[in-house]
Amino acid sequence: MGTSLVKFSRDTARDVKQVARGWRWGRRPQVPRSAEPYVIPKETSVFPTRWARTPAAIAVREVLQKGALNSVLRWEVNPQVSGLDSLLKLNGPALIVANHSSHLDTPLVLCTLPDGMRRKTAVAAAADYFFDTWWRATASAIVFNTFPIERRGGKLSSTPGDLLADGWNVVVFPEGTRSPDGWMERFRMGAAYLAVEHGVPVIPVGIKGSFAAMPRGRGWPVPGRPTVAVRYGDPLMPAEGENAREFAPKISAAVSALLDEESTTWWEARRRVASGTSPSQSGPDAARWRRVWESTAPIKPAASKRRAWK
Ligand SMILES: CCCCCCCCCCCCCCCC(=O)OC[C@@H](O)COP(=O)(O)O
Repeated sequence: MGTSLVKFSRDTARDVKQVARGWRWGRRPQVPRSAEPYVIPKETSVFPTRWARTPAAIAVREVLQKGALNSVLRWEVNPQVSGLDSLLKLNGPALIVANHSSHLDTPLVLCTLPDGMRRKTAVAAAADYFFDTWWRATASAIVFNTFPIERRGGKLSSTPGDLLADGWNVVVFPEGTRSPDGWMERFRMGAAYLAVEHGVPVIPVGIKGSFAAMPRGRGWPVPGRPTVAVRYGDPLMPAEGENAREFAPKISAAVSALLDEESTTWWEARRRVASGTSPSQSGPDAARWRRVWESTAPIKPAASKRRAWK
């Protein structure tokens, strides 16, 4: 009994001493004098691209796109474009929505659009990737008429809406990133949201072969002038009262159908759409090498001489 009381008081004394040692008696500030105040970082520095749509910039871009980009692209790859007649059904600005697996995709879309439409087309580009340095931002804005968008969620900027209202077509890659293996990935909601919000049609585009021609990690197309297919589809318009969540799957289905059409025929792809048996364009559930192997099957270039009559 006596010993436990002694032990108790000894323990208590030690505890009190320990607390006293840690006690801030003088109440001096705990922050070192060298510390600097914490400033909350600014949201994102928005790079202005309005200048890229002034008449002077448009004139420079025309020279760059027609004189350089188009020639270099067609020298390095063989773009095979189909479905351009679908664009005749437009009578105002549209969202041009394509699958994305290569840096070639933007030049391919721009260089296959009819000139009049190309001149009036802007491209939504990842802010973190294309707008990370001033020179990359300036170059992509002047050549491709890009404007920055945040791809990791967040608030959708007002730029695409303003551009559509100003009569610009806007290219969007709803996957948000280049496909790692050439197969189509999940589409995000942004494009559907813009179409619904601004009542503009979506032109679906299926691009096949750009992964094989210049996958992620390559800075220049592979040698051999590979054929790359760009297939435009009929405009899709959100139905009366339809919301983005309902409209979004129709956009990805349309791009999938175009890719299916590219690997089969128009007739077969149409029949599969009608019967709801369009194959998924997300590729086989297999090892990476097999997925890449299947997605990079060479595209047969169309016969150079098309004959209507045998
Ligand atoms: C033969 C010609 C070769 C020309 C190379 C052209 C360089 C392409 C510049 C395209 C500028 C616009 C691209 C907008 C689309 C976009 O922003 O997609 C994101 C990805 O891309 C990059 O992110 P990630 O795939 O995640 O690395």
